[in-house]
Amino acid sequence: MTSEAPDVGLQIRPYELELTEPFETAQGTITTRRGFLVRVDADDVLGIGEAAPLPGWTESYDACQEALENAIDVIDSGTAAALEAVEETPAARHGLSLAIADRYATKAARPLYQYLGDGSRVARVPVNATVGARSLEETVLAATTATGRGFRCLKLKVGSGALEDDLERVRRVRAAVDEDVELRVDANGGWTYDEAETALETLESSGVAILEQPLPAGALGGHKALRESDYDVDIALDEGLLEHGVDAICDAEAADVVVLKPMALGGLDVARELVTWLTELDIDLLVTTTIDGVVARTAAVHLAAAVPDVRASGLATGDLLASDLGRDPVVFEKGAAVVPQAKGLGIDDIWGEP
Ligand SMILES: O=C(O)CCC(=O)C1=CC=C[C@@H](O)[C@@H]1C(=O)O
Ligand SMILES: [Mg+2]
Repeated sequence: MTSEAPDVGLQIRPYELELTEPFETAQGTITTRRGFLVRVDADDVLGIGEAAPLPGWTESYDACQEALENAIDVIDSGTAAALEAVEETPAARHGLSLAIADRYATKAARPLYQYLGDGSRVARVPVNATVGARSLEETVLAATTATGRGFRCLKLKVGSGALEDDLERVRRVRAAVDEDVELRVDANGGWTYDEAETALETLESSGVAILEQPLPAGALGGHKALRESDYDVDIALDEGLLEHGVDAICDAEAADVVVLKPMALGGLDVARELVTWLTELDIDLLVTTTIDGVVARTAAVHLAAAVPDVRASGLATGDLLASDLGRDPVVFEKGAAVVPQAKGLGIDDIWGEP
């Protein structure tokens, strides 16, 4: 007996979401997120994905749209052909592969993270609160508001203003929150080697656990040298992973921690492969978003739930948006995201009536 592949429907719907206020980083300011919801259906089972291009991190909005439209043109030949059409465009590939995976996990009546991981149950993943590059007073207020809401890990954006101002922000936040609150900073490549080395002294004395992407993405040797300096602060690579890939980072011994943004890497499946590899190499991992709508954020929560011993992850970015694509199935409690246990992503009613 031969089994025929079911007919698959593929649709996209554009969206635009404003941030509550501009999110300033050393790589630019984000005010709006534009992207596409992606819907696949076959045999009466739906899957939802989100393609959220962010210039500088992924293809442009127009390139993402074109790739998704190409995928629609070939969907009658099957999902493999559609995935091939988005191969070169990571945000589009993330959206389409997520919709396919959500449908598959929904059909199997399993939460998406179990389908990505070893199948065991994971209740929560630790998260960080994210504080943009703001004034001293606003930074301290955002930090204490976050800890008041239960966050036990804070990530501050640095690198867009004067170094001394950033270091003062770090010192003041350290003084304002409990000793056991983990602090991190993310410079988005905004520091020179000398600035980063100078910063490490204050960061260490303020108990900062992770310095993310201090130097430009290309500077693998510089990151290695920072790791070898005598400071007890982990060096994480984010943009560096996207530019060089895992092999080069490992060969250069450039990172203690690697940041996975599934929407910039081309999808949960691509990120999941990196997890296996990096875990074998004993490199720590955390998962973040590019400040996306609820579909991509929830997908990142499922990915984090499939990462063994994942470090606190940048998944609590929904509050940075003024509105969302639908109801958020993820609750944050005591510094952790409660992982949805419903089938698939655990997101219902987002597309509305067909
Ligand atoms: O990791 C987090 O805490 C949240 C996401 C985040 O910081 C980012 C989202 C989008 C663009 C980037 O500047 C930034 C990052 O570099 O990690
Ligand atoms: Mg980063």
